[in-house]
Amino acid sequence: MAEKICVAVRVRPSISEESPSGTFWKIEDNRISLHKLHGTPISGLSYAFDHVFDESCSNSKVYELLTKDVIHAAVDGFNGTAFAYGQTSSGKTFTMNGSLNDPGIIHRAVNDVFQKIQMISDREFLIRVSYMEIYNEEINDLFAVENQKLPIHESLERGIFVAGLREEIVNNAEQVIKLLESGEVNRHFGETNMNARSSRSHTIFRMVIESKGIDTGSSDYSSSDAIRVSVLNLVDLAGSERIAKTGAGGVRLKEGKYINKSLMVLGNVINKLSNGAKQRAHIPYRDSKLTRILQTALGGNAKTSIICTVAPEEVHIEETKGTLQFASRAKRITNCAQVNEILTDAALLKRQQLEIEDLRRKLQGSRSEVLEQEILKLRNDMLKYELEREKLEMELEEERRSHKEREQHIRDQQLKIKNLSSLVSDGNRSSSQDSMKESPKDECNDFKTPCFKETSNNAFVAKRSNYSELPDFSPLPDSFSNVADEDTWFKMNKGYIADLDSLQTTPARKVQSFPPQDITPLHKFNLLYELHCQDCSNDNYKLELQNLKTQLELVIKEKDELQRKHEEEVQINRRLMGEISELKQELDLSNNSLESSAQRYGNLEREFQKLKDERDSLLQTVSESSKNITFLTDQKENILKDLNCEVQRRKDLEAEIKQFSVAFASRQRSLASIHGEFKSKIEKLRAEKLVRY
Ligand SMILES: Nc1ncnc2c1ncn2[C@@H]1O[C@H](COP(=O)(O)OP(=O)(O)OP(=O)(O)O)[C@@H](O)[C@H]1O
Repeated sequence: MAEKICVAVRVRPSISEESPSGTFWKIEDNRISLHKLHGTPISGLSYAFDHVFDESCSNSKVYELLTKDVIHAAVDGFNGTAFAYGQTSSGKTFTMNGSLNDPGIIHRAVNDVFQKIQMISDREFLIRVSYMEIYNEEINDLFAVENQKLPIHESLERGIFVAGLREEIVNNAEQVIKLLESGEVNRHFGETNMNARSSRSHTIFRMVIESKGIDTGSSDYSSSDAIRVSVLNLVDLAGSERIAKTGAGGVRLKEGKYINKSLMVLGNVINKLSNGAKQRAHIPYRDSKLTRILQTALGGNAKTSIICTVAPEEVHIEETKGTLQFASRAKRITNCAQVNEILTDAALLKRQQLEIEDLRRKLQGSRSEVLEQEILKLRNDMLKYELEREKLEMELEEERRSHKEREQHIRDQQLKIKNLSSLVSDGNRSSSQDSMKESPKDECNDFKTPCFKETSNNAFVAKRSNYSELPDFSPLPDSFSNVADEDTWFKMNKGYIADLDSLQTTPARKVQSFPPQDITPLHKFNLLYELHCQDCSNDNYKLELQNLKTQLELVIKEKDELQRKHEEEVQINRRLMGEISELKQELDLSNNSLESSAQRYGNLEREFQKLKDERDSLLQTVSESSKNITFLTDQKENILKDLNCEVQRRKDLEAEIKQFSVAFASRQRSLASIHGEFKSKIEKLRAEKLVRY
C-alpha cells in the first residue's frame, strides 16, 4: 500500500547562553516557522510536518508518536526504518540512543519488539540483530571489529545486504542491549568544536524479524505456514557540518568530507524521490553506501519514519533551514510497504520449497523411521508369538499324546488288576475244585475230609449250624476241637465258599476274635486254612493249602503293588491335567496379545500409508513448484533477453544518431562552405556591379 514517509522535526534545547537578537524558531502544533523577534513570521520559512517536537519533548513521546507504529509493523512483517538526520550536535544520537533517564528510540524499539512478540501467541519468532557503521565510506561490523570494509550485495532472496556482517540470534531485550553496548565501544566518535562527542560515522542497527504461524493443525496452508521476514533499520546518521564551524582538520576534516558527501547523496536521492514519478527516472542510490543500504527505506518496500533534529540557536539558522528543506522533500516521498511473505513469487516459491523440504525431511527422517522400526519390531514380536504358539501347541499335543498313553497304561493296569483279581478267585475256585478232584471218595468216609461241592443252584450259600441260625452269629465257630463237628464239616463241605469277600456280607458275630474291618481275603483264607489244618490230618492237602496260601499272598502283594502304581499314575495324571490347563491359559493369553498386535500393526500400516500419501502429495507440490520456478526463470530469461535487445537497439540507435550527427555536421559544414562561396560570389558580383555603374 502506497503511503508517505512519516517525517518529524525535533528541536533540541538551546546550549547557547546568548538570547536571540533577530529571529527565533516558533513551534505551533505540527508546524515550525521562523519569526522575527517581535513575533512576525518570516514568509517562506514556515514548515509543517507529521510532528514537530519542541525542546521539552522527551524521547518517550517521540517514540510513541513517530516510531512505534513502524516498529509494530515490523513485527507484523513489514520492513521498517527509522533514522535521525540533522546537522552536527543537533541531537540525533540523543534521540536514537537517549540517556539513562530517557532511553532513545533504539532501546525503546528493542523492548517494544520483544513485548509485542510475547503478546502474539499464534506465531513463533526468530530475531537476529546486527550493528554496522559506515565510516569514511567503508562498512565495518560493530559486533566484530575484525569484519572491516564489508561489501554490499544484492540477491532476489535477501534483497540488498552487507556480506559477512555478523548476525546474532537473540531471545530477549536485555541480550540486545548488552550487544548494543559492546558495539558502541567500537563506534567512531570524535571531538569537534561543535560536539565533544561527535559521531564520525553513520550507524545502522538492524533487526531481522522472522516469524511463522504456529501449526494449529488447520489445513489452511497460508495462515499457518507462511514465513514473514522483515528488516528493521534504526539509523543514527553523522551530522552535516561546516568545516569552518567544526574547525576540523586532519582526520576530522577527512571524516567531515565523507560525511558531507554521503549526506549530499542522501539529499539527492530524497530530492529525486520527492520530484514525483515522472522525474524519478534514475535515483542515485548507488552513489553512496548509505543510500544503497537504505534503498528499500527510501521509496521502496518499507515503512519509514525520519526525525530531523535541529538546533534552535540563531547561529545555526542556515543549517536548520537546510534540514527543514530536506525534511519537507522527504515528506513527499511515497513508499509502498507490503508484508514480506508475499514479496515476490520466487521468494514464496523458495519458501514453499524450503517448507516442503523440511516436511519431507521430517517425513523421511524421524517419523517414518520410527514407524518403520516399530512395524519391524511388531513383525518380530508377531513371529516370536507365532513360534511360541506353535511350540505350545506342540507341547500340548505331546502332553495329550502322553496323557492318552498314560490313560491307556492305567486302563491296561486296571485290566491287569482285574484279571489278576479274577485269576485269584479263579485260582481259589480251581484249587478247591482240584483238591476236591484229587481227594479219593473213600478217604472222605475215613477222614471226613472237607468236601467242597457246588451248591445245586450255583449260588453262594454259607450254611450255618443250628446255633448259628441266629442272625447275629458268624457262620464260623469260635474254636475248633480235634473232633470235627458234623455241622461244621457239613458247612465246609456243602456250603460252597468260593467268594471269600461275600463272607463279609454275613452279619457280624456278636463275639468276634478279630475286627470285621481287618478281614482281608488273606485273613479269611488263613482262617479257613487254620480251620482245615486243625481238622485235617492229610499232609498232602495241608501242603497244597500251604502252596495256595503262598500263591495268594504273592498275588495279593502284586495287586497291592499295582494298586499303589495306579494311585501314583492317577496323581501324575492330575498334576499333568493341571499343567495342561495352565498351558491352555497361556496359549489363550498369547492368542489375545497376538490379536492386539495384529490390530496395532494394522493401524500402523494405515498410518504409514497415510504418511506415504502425504509425502506423495508433497512431492507433487514440489514438482509443481519446480515447474513454476522453471517457468519464472524462463520468463526472467526472456525479459533479460528483451532487455538486452532493448539495450542493443538503444546502442544501435545511439550509433545511428552519432552517425547522423556526424553526417549532419559534415553536411552543415559543406552547406556553410557553399553558403560562404555563394556569399563571396554575390559580394563579388555586387562589387562588379558597383564598378560597372
Ligand atoms: N532533546 C535534547 N534534550 C537534551 N539534550 C539534548 C537534546 N538533544 C541533544 N542534546 C544534547 O546535545 C548534545 C549534542 O547532541 P548529540 O550528540 O545527540 O548530537 P548529534 O546530532 O548526534 O551530533 P553529531 O552529529 O556530531 O554526532 C549532547 O550533549 C546531547 O546530550
